[in-house]
Amino acid sequence: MTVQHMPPPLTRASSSVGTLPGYMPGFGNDFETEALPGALPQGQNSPQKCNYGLYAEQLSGTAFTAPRGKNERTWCYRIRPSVHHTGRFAPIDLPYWRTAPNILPHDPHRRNIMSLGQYRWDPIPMPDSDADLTWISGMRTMTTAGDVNIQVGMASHVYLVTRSMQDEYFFSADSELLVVPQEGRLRFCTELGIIEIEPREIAILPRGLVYRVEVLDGPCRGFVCENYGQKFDLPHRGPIGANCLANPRDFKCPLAAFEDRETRSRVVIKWCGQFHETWIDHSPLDVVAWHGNYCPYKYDLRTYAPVGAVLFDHPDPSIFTVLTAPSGQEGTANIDFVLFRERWLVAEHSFRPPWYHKNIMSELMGNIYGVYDAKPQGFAPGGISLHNCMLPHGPDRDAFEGASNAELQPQKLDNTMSFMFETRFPQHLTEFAAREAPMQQEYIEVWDRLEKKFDGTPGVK
Ligand SMILES: O=C(O)Cc1cc(O)ccc1O
Ligand SMILES: [Fe+2]
Repeated sequence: MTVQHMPPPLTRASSSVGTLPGYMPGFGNDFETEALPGALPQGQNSPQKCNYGLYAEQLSGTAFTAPRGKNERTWCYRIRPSVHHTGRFAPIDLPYWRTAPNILPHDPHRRNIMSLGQYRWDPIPMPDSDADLTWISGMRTMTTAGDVNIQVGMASHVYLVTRSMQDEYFFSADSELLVVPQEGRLRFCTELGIIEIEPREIAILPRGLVYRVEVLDGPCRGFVCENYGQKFDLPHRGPIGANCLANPRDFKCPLAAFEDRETRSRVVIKWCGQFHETWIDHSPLDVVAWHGNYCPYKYDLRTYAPVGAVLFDHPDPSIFTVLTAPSGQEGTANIDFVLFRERWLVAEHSFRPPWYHKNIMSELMGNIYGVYDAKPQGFAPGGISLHNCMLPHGPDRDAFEGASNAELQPQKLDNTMSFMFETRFPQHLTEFAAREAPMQQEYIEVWDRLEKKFDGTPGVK
């Protein structure tokens, strides 16, 4: 067998909008794209014989009977049907990629190790460039919530990737993946086309989609939110109206691209938290044309138009929601993906940073770059914090004193991009998060120096 180090480029659809890889704009549109002319049937989904000898296959992302507007499926016209892209599955072990339920035993005798608390981690160190870490072996789960078996909840991960997958492919039957790069550039060669992302962009990879991940510029580090539940959607804007926040046209889905490559290849599947491998003799990225609304996409976080306080007070952070994955209970997300980016602060006679609070939802935050206003120190780019269900948190002492005494001029909050994965389910630490990742043991001391100012006498202190 010859080992191919650099797979030949995928054959791509011609792009009318710019240079390759090409994308189509829109969120949840009914897209259509073909990498060879005439590969896409017109007027029907399942012709008796497809052009080019292709097989027609449907990929269903929602139940067949999901209501119109929520129903998602894509028709693929491919060299071989997917049944040829898996063989017999054999279980494999990926101890760092955990799945809910994954609840560490409660051990009251080992205080300081797993005691309940507000947590923060320094950035997980970047891997050496000679470390052998792929998208699969480099995934490090920090938290899990809910239960994959009932398609409820989520997991948060940090990925460390140094090496492209070669003749190796992956798909998750468990989840949709939201990818938030923090260092390095990645290319996702998927069944439905190619997506390249770098820090300040995100990608969404739907459940069931087969792909290979290549390093464009490494080593790479970033965050992943694994969504076991209903797909991410755009939030309703309510009284905000028809514009701002994330606008649909800024989402980009790839043009069709395929490989006709006969090499021995490994396909890894994640299924109910188990990993299995299977071996095939060709590339599974063989979709020549497709149409539908179930597809991967990317989004540039710099196109997010934040809306906020223009006179006084601090709205709830839900005002910064980019994407929301509903849970079935109205207004109560399985996951909200929330973005804290550059913006103007103009509120009068107001405390401008996040207020102190306790929240029924569980908040995992990551810093992409810069400084987060509630935590001027200690929450570094690449760092993570976790404020779980009903655990109190808020600005550290310096942020509180600074913001309480600041002269309230219009102020540009610059050089800042952090995000939150907020879920209605409590997030449980993995062994890795509790024992291997660089947890800041002193984190809760950031609130120690907050003074009691109350002395029973009226007036502003
Ligand atoms: O905890 C955090 O820093 C996130 C957050 C930000 C904000 O502006 C209001 C509430 C909130 O939870
Ligand atoms: Fe919070």
